[in-house]
Amino acid sequence: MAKIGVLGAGTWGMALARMLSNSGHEVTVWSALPQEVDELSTTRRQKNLPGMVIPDAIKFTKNVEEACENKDIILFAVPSVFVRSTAKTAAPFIPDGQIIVDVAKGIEPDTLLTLTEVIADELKKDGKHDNVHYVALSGPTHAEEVAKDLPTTIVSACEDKEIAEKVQDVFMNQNMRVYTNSDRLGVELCGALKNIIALASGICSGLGYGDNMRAALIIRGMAEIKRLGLKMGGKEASFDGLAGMGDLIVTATSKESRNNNAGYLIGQGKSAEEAKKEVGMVVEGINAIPAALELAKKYDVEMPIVFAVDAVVNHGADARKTIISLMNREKKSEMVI
Ligand SMILES: NC(=O)c1ccc[n+]([C@@H]2O[C@H](COP(=O)([O-])OP(=O)(O)OC[C@H]3O[C@@H](n4cnc5c(N)ncnc54)[C@H](O)[C@@H]3O)[C@@H](O)[C@H]2O)c1
Ligand SMILES: O=P(O)(O)OC[C@H](O)CO
Repeated sequence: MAKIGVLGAGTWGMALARMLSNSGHEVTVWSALPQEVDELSTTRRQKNLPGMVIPDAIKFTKNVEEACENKDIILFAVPSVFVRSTAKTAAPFIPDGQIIVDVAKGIEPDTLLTLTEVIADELKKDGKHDNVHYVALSGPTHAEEVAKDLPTTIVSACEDKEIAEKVQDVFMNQNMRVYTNSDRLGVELCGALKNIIALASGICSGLGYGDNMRAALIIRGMAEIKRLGLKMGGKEASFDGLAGMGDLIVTATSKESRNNNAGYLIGQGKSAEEAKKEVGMVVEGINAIPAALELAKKYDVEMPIVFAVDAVVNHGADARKTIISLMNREKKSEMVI
């Protein structure tokens, strides 16, 4: 049995908290929102997972120290925009040597750091966190399915094999199969960038395009994720694996996907703001666009789908005309990465 502190009580944090508690682990959940702690601890329901009952064994707290002290694992499960502030709040209570697992997916726009790098960047500021272990836990994992104990796979990514395996052991159960991976950077890039391609997939559905277009976006979307990721030092196996192609497939095709659904609404003519509001949970693909554009420039790689999504989502470009111009770019060979 492990002691686990979960920081963040949104859809994914609570689906994982329930799963871990049902596996016999001792789980304490902290939220930055005091009202949310009151609501969850009394109703034992998460508003976006209405069918899921929160086990009585899960403890909720408004005190971040309680969620961080004496824990085998501290799980960061807040949306990407809150990862740095959460790390700052928790830092004084995180001991050196701690295992930190991040499940949020994104890239910080100002620093271009992945999210475990953001946590590390924040923790190292006090000079007391030189030996913290960082793990990215990522894959094709919609909370709505995990909350129903449907079979799911995920990747525990850490350059330290022993740490990746410790996390594998804690999260693995009969419904959750965990693979290890030593390429934390590649796994995190996949998780952040696939959300932008999923927006494109949703936009195309909203326009009335079909499965042919969706398949094209998945394959050519991964081509551009890989083009950037390999240049940044990610490993091919990650892009071809569960956290790469696996997660892109699920996000670009699932009705549960926040990104796919937001894209659909945008394709139907809603603004990005209207789409985010209607989805009611974080749409990380929209948050990831600025960093993806910067990285494409910095590493001098072509990312035509990402640029097309930016034009539609952030600059009011007509979605149909944008897709037509994507289709009518100069001719290419598939053999060139
Ligand atoms: N939902 C999924 O299926 C899923 C699966 C895998 C990964 N993820 C990733 O996990 C992350 C969280 O996703 P989610 O679906 O749980 O999002 P969500 O929109 O459900 O999360 C909202 C939660 O964020 C927290 N929060 C709100 N304001 C905050 C603040 N100021 N400071 C700190 N925390 C605050 C609260 O606990 C709130 O409930 C995202 O990066 C997402 O990409 C989600
Ligand atoms: O619902 P989405 O689009 O935010 O995707 C959630 C997860 O990343 C799926 O693995």
